[in-house]
Amino acid sequence: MTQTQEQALIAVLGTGVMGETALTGILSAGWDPERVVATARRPERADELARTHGVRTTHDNVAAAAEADVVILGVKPKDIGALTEEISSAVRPGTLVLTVAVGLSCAFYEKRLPEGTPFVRVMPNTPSSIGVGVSAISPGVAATDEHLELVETLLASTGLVIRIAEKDQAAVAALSGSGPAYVFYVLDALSEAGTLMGIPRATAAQLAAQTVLGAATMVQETGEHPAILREKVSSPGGTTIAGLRELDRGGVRAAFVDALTAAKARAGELSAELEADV
Ligand SMILES: NC(=O)C1=CN([C@@H]2O[C@H](COP(=O)(O)OP(=O)(O)OC[C@H]3O[C@@H](n4cnc5c(N)ncnc54)[C@H](OP(=O)(O)O)[C@@H]3O)[C@@H](O)[C@H]2O)C=CC1
Ligand SMILES: O=C(O)[C@@H]1CCC=N1
Repeated sequence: MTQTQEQALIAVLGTGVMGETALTGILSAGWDPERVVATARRPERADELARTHGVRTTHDNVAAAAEADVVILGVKPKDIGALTEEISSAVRPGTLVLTVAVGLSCAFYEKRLPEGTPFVRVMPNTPSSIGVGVSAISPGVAATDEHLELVETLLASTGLVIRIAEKDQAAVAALSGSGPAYVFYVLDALSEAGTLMGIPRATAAQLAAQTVLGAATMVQETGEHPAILREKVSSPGGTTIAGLRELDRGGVRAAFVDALTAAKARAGELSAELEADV
């Protein structure tokens, strides 16, 4: 972290699930809590954030944006337009603005922020809150390599940070942004199947979670394609191949493709609904 970065004042505007995840990551990266301000609409939420993280809190988005060197927009897509317009006149030249919202383009924000404002889109996921997430970042027109490096530094302790082209943001949101929900769905199904077969409920959940963790770790550590690793589990004439046949019969692979396609399409719909006038 450079001296300038250490001194940067960061404002998280709208500190819900993802705003708090960003906040946690920034503090784990070593930021001084006194250099971080979080906004919340409800006083009890502000108190909770102050108590948990030791940061300053306020309900005043404009005041927080005015003093910040980095502004992180953490609200839902439907609230982004109003929030961006609310803070626009308070954003100082050179302030880096980030969003974690799905769907909306850099151009949408750039139109509402002062001309030349460096802007970066970030698509994180919930495992970022425990340091094993992945965030995909894409720069707007005025964001430089230095801005992207600052974002990488800010998010370093939330997990992997990768740079992607903005055109891929919706697909990435469908894969890694929503992905934890699909994996939780699979874990729930595996646990339920184990329970049905008589394994104690807690043990079934533990077996399922450790199996998913182990399989994902194997992909990362061996660098092998999941299809190859899947084959290595599937002995000819054995038990696994009998199970996989049922997944194919149930159309599970196609259902995953459909799920991601639907999630990506929904990002497109949100963009069309909210960006009608850009
Ligand atoms: N959840 C996820 O897995 C992911 C979410 N995202 C994106 O993150 C963004 C936030 O989602 P998420 O964290 O799940 O949603 P949350 O509802 O948890 O967080 C949004 C927060 O913004 C607050 N808020 C709304 N308007 C204002 C305002 N004007 N001033 C101050 N605070 C405000 C809400 O307050 P209140 O509590 O009072 O309603 C709430 O705490 C979305 O744009 C989403 O697309 C991206 C990747 C993954
Ligand atoms: O469901 C959503 O809209 C958000 C975006 C990606 C994950 N959650």
